[in-house]
Order: sequence, then structure tokens, then C-alpha cells
Amino acid sequence: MASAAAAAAAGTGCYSQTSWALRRLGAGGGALASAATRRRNCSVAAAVFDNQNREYVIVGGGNAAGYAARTFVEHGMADGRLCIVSKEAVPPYERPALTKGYLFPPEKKPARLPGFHTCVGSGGQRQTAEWYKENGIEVLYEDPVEAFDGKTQTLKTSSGKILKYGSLIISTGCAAARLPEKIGGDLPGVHYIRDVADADSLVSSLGKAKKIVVIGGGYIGMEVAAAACGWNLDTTIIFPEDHIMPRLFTPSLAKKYEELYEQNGVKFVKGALIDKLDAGSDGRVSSAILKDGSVVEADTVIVGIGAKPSVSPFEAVGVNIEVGGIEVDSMFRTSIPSIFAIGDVAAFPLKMYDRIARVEHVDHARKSAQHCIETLLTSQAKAYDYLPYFYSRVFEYEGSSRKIWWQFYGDNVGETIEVGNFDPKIATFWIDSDSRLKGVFLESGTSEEFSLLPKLARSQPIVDKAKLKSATSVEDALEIARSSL
Ligand SMILES: Cc1cc2nc3c(=O)[nH]c(=O)nc-3n(C[C@H](O)[C@H](O)[C@H](O)COP(=O)(O)OP(=O)(O)OC[C@H]3O[C@@H](n4cnc5c(N)ncnc54)[C@H](O)[C@@H]3O)c2cc1C
Ligand SMILES: NC(=O)c1ccc[n+]([C@@H]2O[C@H](COP(=O)([O-])OP(=O)(O)OC[C@H]3O[C@@H](n4cnc5c(N)ncnc54)[C@H](O)[C@@H]3O)[C@@H](O)[C@H]2O)c1
Ligand SMILES: O=C1O[C@H]([C@@H](O)CO)C(O)=C1O
Repeated sequence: MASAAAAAAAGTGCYSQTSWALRRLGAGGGALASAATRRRNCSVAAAVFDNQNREYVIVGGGNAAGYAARTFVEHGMADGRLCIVSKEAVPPYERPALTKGYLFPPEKKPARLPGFHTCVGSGGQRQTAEWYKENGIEVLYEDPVEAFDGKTQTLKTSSGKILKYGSLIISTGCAAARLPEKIGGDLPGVHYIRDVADADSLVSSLGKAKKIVVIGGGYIGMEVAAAACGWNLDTTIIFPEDHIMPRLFTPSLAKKYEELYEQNGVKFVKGALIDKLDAGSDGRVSSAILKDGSVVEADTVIVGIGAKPSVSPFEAVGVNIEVGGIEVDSMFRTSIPSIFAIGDVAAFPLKMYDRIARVEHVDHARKSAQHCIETLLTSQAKAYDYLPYFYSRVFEYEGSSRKIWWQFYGDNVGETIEVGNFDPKIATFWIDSDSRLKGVFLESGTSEEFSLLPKLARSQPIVDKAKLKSATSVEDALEIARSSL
């Protein structure tokens, strides 16, 4: 950061938090200080930093950034004051769509931008590039922040722009974990899926594909394998554990989903690690070689082996060693004044369960963004009290024999009681040693049934386990749980 550091050094102290705060109180709406204010605050560097000062800067243009922008607008604090610095070429969108509607086969009308910009995923206004312009929000596209200096409150982007911020909101999310290049992780035909450019590249491969291998049995693995069924592709999922979705599903719940996938033609290779991905004579991936020497042919490989928080270049702000990510308090404040972190990258106090957590799901991205910006703008000291909520939807495309949509609320700890087997519902209840209901999962519920789940997981009632075990249907089990509230 040589040049940025030199430029920033000249301005050290000129635009301290105090001067930003003064301007916020007294400047009457402009993001940039008037020439007179600048002269008062710092006579030397004003010229240098003309055009470089931003009152609020959000780094990252993903889900959390979109919801943060909306909250700024709702509070009348966006116009001329807010800048979003994004690595991507398009404004924030609802990332979950990338492995759902985006991967529908061409004849089933796949989702495309601008259809799913934030905040349509939660029923809000669709924030297109025009929306940002109309609301006076500056968005820098395809210009990731590469360097950061907390002392001088300065950022440097890859194009060399120097930005001084009053308040900084880090919402850099996660990046897909990759297989090493030396084992073929970067071969043509090997895909990772995190952003819309990745999804476009995958769609172009699916159009030509015959045999696909999905590596990883988590969210991406399950959603992409189901999508591949819609393209009528020969699909194999390979993962190291003994069942899919090991982060959340019990072995018996996983078995039910695996059977459903098998009925749709998907093959499973469990307990297997990848030794390497091989290329054919055209240089494209042609097979996955497993550690036991077996070979699975593939013309397209999709790797979904987890995500890593994108903390760079903000490591100095404070990274949590246990869960990764930037550590924040219950108002998303980092250890450095005026710097906040939200969404996937934030390691925050999960109040209900008294632990520090990172949550890599969209509901938290939306709610953390709203909470952070509201507390920042209103100076209300309100602690974030999050109830974990995860969901997935697969086989949604028209013509699919069964649409699958599950939701989970709470904590997946303790013993489990499971009812139903795609008839069409399944419910799983996680119950601790005091008979308190800690987590609840429901497949194919009605909206009324789904709306019961957060109430149960939030209030953690003591349930009659024997009664729940004897439930004759999912409806019956939910009624038993409801009556314990
Ligand atoms: C394919 C896919 C499907 C998903 N489906 C679901 C789902 O069904 N349900 C669910 O609950 N969750 C789902 N998730 C998770 C959910 O999308 C994330 O939790 C959510 O997007 C997190 O929001 P975020 O803003 O923290 O991060 P992101 O949305 O990832 O945004 C981070 C942004 O920061 C940018 N960035 C990173 N570094 C820099 C930098 N240095 N400078 C500038 N910009 C930078 C990135 O390019 C990106 O645009 C899915 C995720 C993926 C990848
Ligand atoms: N519906 C949703 O909530 C949803 C959907 C898609 C993606 N996402 C998010 O996107 C991110 C990435 O998802 P993901 O599915 O990659 O992560 P994940 O953590 O859900 O699953 C990773 C899987 O990869 C496998 N794995 C791990 N290391 C491996 C290795 N070295 N070789 C082979 N397999 C390995 C394991 O089977 C593991 O279950 C996560 O943050 C996830 O929450 C969420
Ligand atoms: O949360 C979500 O947002 C998108 C979509 O609803 C936006 O249109 C999607 O597929 C989700 O699961």
C-alpha cells in the first residue's frame, strides 16, 4: 500500500472520527465537508483528499450490503453520504437464487438479473443500479478494496482509488473454498459457485454437459445436484462423510433425502476424498480420481466444499480465531471505533446460546445489516438477539415430480425425534437433556406450520418426549409441540 500509505499519512488526523462526527451533526446533509470545514479541520491535506472523503463506506456488494443500503435510505442517510465498494460488476442481489432459479434448465425460464436484486428476497423493493443512483448512493463496481489503514481511515481499491471513510461497514461475505490447483482444482470445466459470474460460467457448462460430478455433500452439493436433474444429466455426488448435510441433518434425516435424490437418478459416493481431478486431451476436466484409486468420469465438476470468510485486507480489525471472521459485539461494532462488520464475515455474540458464531445464511445477512445500520444511525444501544434460521428449496422447476422446501430454526443439539417420510412432510425436533425443544426442522410445511417453528425454537418449551415419539403424523407432532408453548 505504498502510495496509499504515503497519501494517507499526509492526511493523518485531519479527518479523524471527531471531525466526521462534527460534520455529521453540522454539515446539513452533504457527504463531503465544505471547503471551509475542511480548512478548519486540516489545512494541509484538504486538497489532497478532495473527492476522496466518504461519510459511510460499505465494502462488499452482496446480500448484507443491499439490506444495509436499504436501511440507510429508510433513515434518510444515504443521499450523497453512502458509498458501496464492490468486487462484482452488478449491484447487490439475492445470492440464494444462484443455485435455485438461476440453474433452472433454459426451457423452464431461469431467473436472471435484474429480476432478483436485493431486497426482493424478503418482499422489499428491487434495488437495481437505477435505484442506487436515484437514492444518491455511489457504487464502485469491479473495484475491490485491496488495502486498509485504520489509523488514517483510508481504503485503497484495486484501481488505485483512495477513499477516506467516516464509518466503515465490512460486508465482504465469504469466498468458496477451492481444491488446490496442483490436484486439478482450476481445470477448465471445474466450477465453484459464489457469484453471478460463477453461475453464468456453470450454466454454459451445463448446456454442454453429459456427466457431472458434484464434490461436497452440503448446501451447494444438494442444490446443484437437484438442479442437474432438471437438465437430465448423469449426476454423482462425492463427499467424505457418511451422509449428506452433516452440518445439520441427522443420519436418518439425511437417508430420506438421499433416497429421494436416488429416485431422481443421482448417485452417491460417500466417505470418499478426492485425490485429483484429471484432464482429457482437450485440457478440460475428464474425471475425478478418488483416494482409493477409483475413477469417476465427468465432463463438468462442481465443487461445494464450504466457504471461507473474506477478511482480507481487514485482518488488523480483529479476527476471531475460533470461528474465523471479523469479531464484533452485539451491535456489530469491531474493536476499532467507527468500523462495523455484518453478514457472513461477522463473528458475533449469538445471545440465545451464549457463544460467538458466524452464520453463513441469508436471513442473518439481512437482519445483521438492518440491526447494524439502525443502531449506528439512531445511536440506540440494542443488542442483536438472533434466532438461527436456515432453509433450502430444491427440485423447484416446473415439471419436477416433487418440490422440496425445508426450514430449520434454532440449534441442532441434543437427541432427536423424527416424524414422517416425505408423506409429503418430515419433522425433526432437537431436544436437550432438560426436555427443552432446541431446534426444529420441517419439510413441506404449510405457511401456518412453518410460522410455528420460530415460536418453538425461540421459546424452547419443555416437551413431552413420549407423546412426541408416539405422534402418528407430522401434523400431530407439530400440534403436540404447539401445545407445549
Ligand atoms: C450459491 C449460494 C446459494 C445460497 N443459498 C442460500 C439459501 O438458500 N439460503 C440461505 O439462507 N443462504 C444461502 N446462501 C448464503 C447467503 O447467500 C449468504 O449468507 C449471504 O449472501 C451473505 O451475505 P454477505 O453480504 O455477508 O456476503 P455476500 O453476499 O457473499 O457478499 C459479499 C460481497 O463482498 C464482495 N467482496 C469481497 N471482498 C471484497 C473486497 N475486498 N472489496 C470489495 N468487495 C468485496 C464479494 O464479491 C461479494 O459481492 C447461499 C450462498 C451461495 C453462495
Ligand atoms: N440453502 C442455503 O442456506 C445455502 C445454499 C447454498 C450455499 N449456501 C452457503 O454457501 C456456502 C458454501 O456452501 P457449501 O455447500 O460449499 O458448504 P457446506 O459447509 O454446506 O458443505 C461443505 C461440504 O463439503 C464437503 N467437504 C468439505 N471438505 C471437503 C473436501 N476437502 N473434499 C470433498 N468434500 C469436502 C462436506 O461434505 C461438507 O458437507 C456456505 O456458506 C453455505 O451456507 C447456503
Ligand atoms: O432468499 C431468497 O431470495 C431468492 C429469491 O427469492 C429472490 O427472488 C431466493 O431464491 C431465495 O431463496
